[in-house]
Formats: sequence, C-alpha cells, structure tokens
Amino acid sequence: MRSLEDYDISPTTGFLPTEPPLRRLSDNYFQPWEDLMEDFNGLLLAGKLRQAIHKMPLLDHSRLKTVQEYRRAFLILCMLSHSYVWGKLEKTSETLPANLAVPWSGIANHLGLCPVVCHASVVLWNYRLLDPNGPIDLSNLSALATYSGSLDESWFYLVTTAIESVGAPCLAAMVRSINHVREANYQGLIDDLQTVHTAMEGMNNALQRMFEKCDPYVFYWKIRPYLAGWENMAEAGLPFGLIYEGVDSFWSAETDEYADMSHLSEGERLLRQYRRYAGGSAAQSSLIAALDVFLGVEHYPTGKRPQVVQKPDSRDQSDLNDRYKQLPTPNPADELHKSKEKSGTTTPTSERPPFVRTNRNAFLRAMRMYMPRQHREFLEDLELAANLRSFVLQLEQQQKDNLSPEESMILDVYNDCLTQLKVFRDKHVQIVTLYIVNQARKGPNIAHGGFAIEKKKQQQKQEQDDSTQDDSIHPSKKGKITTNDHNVLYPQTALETSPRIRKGSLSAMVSDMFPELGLAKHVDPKTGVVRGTGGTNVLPFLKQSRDETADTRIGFTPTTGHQNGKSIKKSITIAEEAAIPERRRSWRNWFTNK
Ligand code: HEM
Repeated sequence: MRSLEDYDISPTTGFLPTEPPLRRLSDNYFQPWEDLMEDFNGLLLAGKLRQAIHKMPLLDHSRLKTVQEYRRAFLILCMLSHSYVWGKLEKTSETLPANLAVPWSGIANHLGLCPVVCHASVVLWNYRLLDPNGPIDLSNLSALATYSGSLDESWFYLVTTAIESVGAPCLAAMVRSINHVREANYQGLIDDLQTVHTAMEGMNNALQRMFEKCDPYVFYWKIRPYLAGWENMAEAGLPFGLIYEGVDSFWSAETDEYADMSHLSEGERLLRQYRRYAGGSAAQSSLIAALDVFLGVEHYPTGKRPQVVQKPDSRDQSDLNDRYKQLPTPNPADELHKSKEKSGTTTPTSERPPFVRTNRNAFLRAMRMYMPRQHREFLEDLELAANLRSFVLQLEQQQKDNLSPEESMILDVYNDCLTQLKVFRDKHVQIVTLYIVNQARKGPNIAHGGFAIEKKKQQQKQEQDDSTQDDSIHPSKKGKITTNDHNVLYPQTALETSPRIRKGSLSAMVSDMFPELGLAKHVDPKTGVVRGTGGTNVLPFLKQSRDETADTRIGFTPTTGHQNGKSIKKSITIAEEAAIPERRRSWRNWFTNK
C-alpha cells in the first residue's frame, strides 16, 4: 500500500482534512455563491431560493485553485442544489438549472465524487473549530452549513464528524498491523489492535451522543428530506432521476466539451441529461468501511447471508438478490442500450468495480462511488493488502492446542475489536428505529394547522384528481388510502413506494417517449419498505450487517441466520452477551470452556 498521505488520509485526523475546511471562498469571482450561502436558510424559508438561484450567474469552476476551495464549493452547491430541488413545501423540481448543475458536476468530477450530497460534503468538509487550537470533538465543533438552520442538524453532522475524528488513529494502526502480520511481529500487532479497539470505544461513545441534541422528529421531518437523492424517487416526482441542465452523458466535465450527438433524437438528448444518484448517508463513511475490510467482515446481499461465515476464497458467486443487483447506472438512457450492449454492439456502461472481494452487498459497494476518489482507492488497496483475518483463522485452525500467550492475546483483541464494531451497529439499529422507523410510522405533527395543513389538503385533492384521470398511476394504488398518505408533505421520505407520474410533467413526456423505461423498473409497488436515503430496505439490511459483524468473531456460533427464508434462533441474545465481560467472550475463553 502507498503511504496514508497518498490517499489524502492524515495519521492524526484520518479522513478529515488536516486543516479545518474553508469558511468562505476568498476569490471575489465566487462572491455570488457565498452571498447566497449567507442568506440561504432565510431564502429557503421565504420560498425565494429558487428565484434567487435563477438570477445567479453560471460561474466557471475551473477558477477554483486548491482542493480546499473545491471542497468548499462542493459543499455550497450541495446545499443550494438539494434545497432547490426539494424546496420548503414547494413542488419538487424535476430539473436543476445549469448555473448549479454544470459547476457542481465539474467539481464532483474533480474530487472523484457524484454531484449529490454525500457524507464527505456535510460531515468531513462542513465544520469549524470554535477554539482553533482545540480538539476536533463535540465540545469544540460548529457546522458551517445546514439545510434547516437548526442546531439539531448541526449536531447530526458534528456527531459524525466527531466519530471520524476519534476513529482516525485506526487508519495508521491498520496499515501497521498489516506489516506486523507480514513480519510476524506479534507484540506490534497486539499494540496496534489495541489502538483500534480503544478508538472504536471512543466512536461508540460519540455515536451514543446523537440522542443528546438531535431530536428524532426534527431529524426525520426537517432534515432528512433534504438529504434525499434522486434514485428510486418516483413518488417524489423524479421517476427517471433529476435533469442536470447543460450536463449530459456526452459532456466531459474535465474538458467542458461535448461529443458528437448528431445521431441522437431530441428525446434521447433530454434523457441523457437525467442523473440518478442515492442521497447522503453515513454508509458513505470510509472509516466504517475500512474497519470492515481490515477485520475481514463480509457483507452479503440482504436476506442472502450464509448461515456460517465462510472462510476466504470459498464464496459462491451467485447473483446478488438485492434491491441493488449491480451498481446502478446513473443515466437512465443507458438502460435503453442494455440489450444491445450484451451483444457487444454499443459502448459499455459502468463497469463492475474491483472492490468486490469481501463486500458482496451491492448497496454498500455502491456507496463507495459517493466517497472521495482517494478514499475509495484506499479501500480498494486495503482489500488487496488485508491479511489479519486469514492470519487469525490460521491461528485458530492450526495451533489451537498450542497457542502462545501472544497468539492467544491476538485472538482476544481481534474479537474485542469485532465486538466494538457490533456494538456500534447495535446502537445504530436503535438510532435508525427511533429516528426513522418510529417517526415514519407516527407521521408529522402539524399541530398549528394553517398553511401546512392547507397545503397538504390541496396536494391530496390534486392527487385524487390525478388518480381519477391518470392511467400511469399503478392500479394497486388507485382509490386506496396507503400508509404513505400522511407523507404528502415530504414525499421523498415516504415509507412505501407508490410510483406515479404527474400529468403534464416533464417525466410524463419522457415516459411517453420511452415506454420501455417503464416506471416499475425503478420501484416495486408491491414492496412496502422503510427506506433509507440510499433507498435501502433499512432494518433487515442493518440488522444483517450487524449480525455479519458478530459472526466474524472467532469461536462464536452465528447469532442469527436464515433457513428457507425463516429466521433461526439466536444462540446468544444481545442482553446475555452484554452481561458477559468482553475478555470472557474471547476465543480463548470459548475454547477453554469447550
Ligand atoms: C440519526 C442518525 C443516523 C441515522 C438516522 C442513520 C440512518 C441510516 C440508514 C437509514 C442507513 C441505511 C442506508 C441508507 O439507506 O442510507 C444507514 C447506514 C449506515 N450508517 Fe447510519 N444513520 C445515522 C447515523 C450514523 C452515524 C453517526 C454513522 C457513523 C459513521 C453511521 C454509519 C452508517 C453506516 C456505516 C451504514 C451502512 C450500514 C452498515 O455498515 O452497517 N450512521 N444509516
């Protein structure tokens, strides 16, 4: 592996930049962006943000000089663009104007990201230190930008920033550990695994603090709608994704030039401007992904986890039966050519990435496309270099009657690290239950009525009218009251997918032009799922991810599994496990007891 710095990782701040992010772009040329940022929350609230954006000039992003400037500009455009699309109780916009779309795409390309809000923009590049000489922790952090203007939103981002900060020492320790395994330096390995373990304890403590200042209601109803992307967003009015005006798949952000499009119809030119991207999620954190890779946690398609965690190289290569069967193509036009492509007559779409070794969950793999390029490369190289799991499996298999105290210790600390990662995922499942599942089930609390209720009534009436006239609404939804109905105000947070195309919309026109792209391709109307911003069926996915972590521990019976689609009994409950001191849960103890 190259040095951490080569992957834009700091041994002290990890994936966070070594210096706090820029608070402003100093070049006056970018003043129009910064001016809008100053009034951004107020304009959004007043319903004037779109108007203000229309007046904004199209700026040339190539005048940005440093990577810090690129990151600041990316954050600004994430804030402006998502607010433009979702509005504040305004109808979703199907298009993003060129003055946002063009520079945003160019900047994203420069940073190796997609032009959509992501973990890097709101967590890694969105903080300042109250005391410039103080630590990067929750007593010294303030967020640079939020959609809602609320302290809850700041807290939501900052807790995650603090997790990245406290987890930073893991990265150098991981790289050193890989060398220790190669050099059989057992004491060095123990020390570095202990560093990882301590850092993970700190990450868990920071995660627990989410509850302190981020209210689940505010999160779900006021913050989360803005973090949504435009993939699987038919119910929010974006069945084909979002049109990035002035940017199409024949445009190169690098050269700002268009390839020859003379062979395309008007319709296909329009279709080529659509982009489908998942929304912002901490599933895009390279830190948690790195811990999985380092410790050898394997992830499977949801519902397809083998009962017993397999040893390396004995994995079956069956198709991924997931919501994401493969990396989604960001442009719907690519689907038109899929069949031709199979016969090799046209240009290839996105190729499968190289990082499929341990991670066969298509959603988690897709999340890597939303990590900065160098961090993604770090994970790819780490996958090739990681040797810890095969080393501990070897210890387990070959020397179980004759382990030296150091070897036993390595197994202990390895298991302890996995326990910390499992505890992280246990807490995370609790958080998601409270912050998403429960909130979605309860519905919004609009006690004061007024505009919001009026608006909701108007929208419901509009939808009833649409459903009597419009054949494109799925027949199973016609005339039915669904659990989705409370969600009209923020359709992008809907619990259930209810695909529809609004009459007279641009999507309706595109749908007429390209019937082969049928709505049902993007959403399954029969599945009532609770979705994450990334469009996942949240709880089964997260619980499986937690169980996969637990079962990676050496000497543990799988905690849960699936046989013929049914859950099998847990061998040990979470409560029982919590009651056992960590050391006793180690492999050595298990082995001795046996
Ligand atoms: C209010 C707080 C949070 C909520 C509501 C939340 C929600 C979610 C949801 C819904 C998913 C499923 C994927 C998706 O569709 O986006 C997810 C995945 C994930 N989240 Fe969070 N999250 C929260 C905080 C955090 C924090 C602070 C971290 C720390 C970095 C984190 C790390 C992850 C990871 C790594 C995944 C991928 C699944 C896994 O690896 O187990 N989340 N989260």
